[in-house]
Amino acid sequence: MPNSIVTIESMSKAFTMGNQVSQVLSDVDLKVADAEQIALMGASGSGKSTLLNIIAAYQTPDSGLARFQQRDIHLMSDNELAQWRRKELGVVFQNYNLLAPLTARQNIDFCLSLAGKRWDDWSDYLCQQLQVSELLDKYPHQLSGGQQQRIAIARAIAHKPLLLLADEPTGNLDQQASEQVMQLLVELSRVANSAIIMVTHSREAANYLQKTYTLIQGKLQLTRDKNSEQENKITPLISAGK
Ligand SMILES: Nc1ncnc2c1ncn2[C@@H]1O[C@H](COP(=O)(O)OP(=O)(O)OP(=O)(O)O)[C@@H](O)[C@H]1O
Repeated sequence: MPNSIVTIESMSKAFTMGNQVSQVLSDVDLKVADAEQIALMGASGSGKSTLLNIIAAYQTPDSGLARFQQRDIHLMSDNELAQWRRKELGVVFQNYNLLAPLTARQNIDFCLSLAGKRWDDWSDYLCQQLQVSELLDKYPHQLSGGQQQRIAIARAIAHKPLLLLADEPTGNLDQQASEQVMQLLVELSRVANSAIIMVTHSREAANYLQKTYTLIQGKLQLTRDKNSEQENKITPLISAGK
C-alpha cells in the first residue's frame, strides 16, 4: 500500500449567506498516494475550489481533518504553513496570481528562491515545453490570459513540489497548449514524484491523470480509475457513446 501524501477525513464545509446555509462539502473522504495524479470534476459551484483551498489551508473546514503526510494541515503554525507552501506545495490559482511588478522570469525565480532553489535545466525545459521561453522578459500585463496561465504553471512546478494543486490549469488554453500542459504535469509527477490534484471541467484533461473524482451534492465519488479500468457511469459526466 503506497503512502498517502494527502488524507482527508469526514470533511464538511458550509457557507452561510443571510439565513441561507449552503452545504458545499459533506463528509468528504479522500486519500491521495505519493505521486498519484487525480482530477477533481463536478458542476460549477459544486465545491471543487473550496476543497482545493482547504487542502492548501487558505480556507478552514467546519469539521473533519486534512493531513499532508503525517501533518494536520490546519494545525500547522503560520511559519510551518509558509515553509510548507514554499518548499513542498505548488499551486496554480484560477486567476494566476502573478506578481505584477515582476517579469515572468522573475515570478518563476522568486518562487524558486523561496524554495531554496535556483533556475536549472528543468526550469529551461518546462519553459520550452510550455512555449514561454520567448516571453520571460515580459511583465504580466504584457501577456495574454493563456500566456499568464502558462507562466503560472511554470512558477508552480519549477521547484518540483511534492504536491501540486491546480485549479483549472488548462481553462484558458487552446487544445494544443492544453495537451502540452497535461503531458508536462504527468512528466512532473514521474520525474519528481509529485502528487497532483487538479480541478478541471475538461474530460480530455482529466483523462491524462490516473483517477477522476467527482463532487456531487457535497459528496466525492471516484468516477474513473485508469489503473482498474473501472468506470462508474455517472450521467451526464460520462457520455453514453461507446
Ligand atoms: N467565501 C464564500 N462565501 C460564501 N459562499 C461561498 C464562498 N466561497 C464559495 N462559496 C460558494 O460555495 C459553492 C462552491 O464554490 P466553489 O468555488 O468551491 O465551486 P467550484 O466547484 O469550484 O465552481 P466552479 O467550477 O464554477 O469554479 C458555490 O455555491 C459558491 O457560491
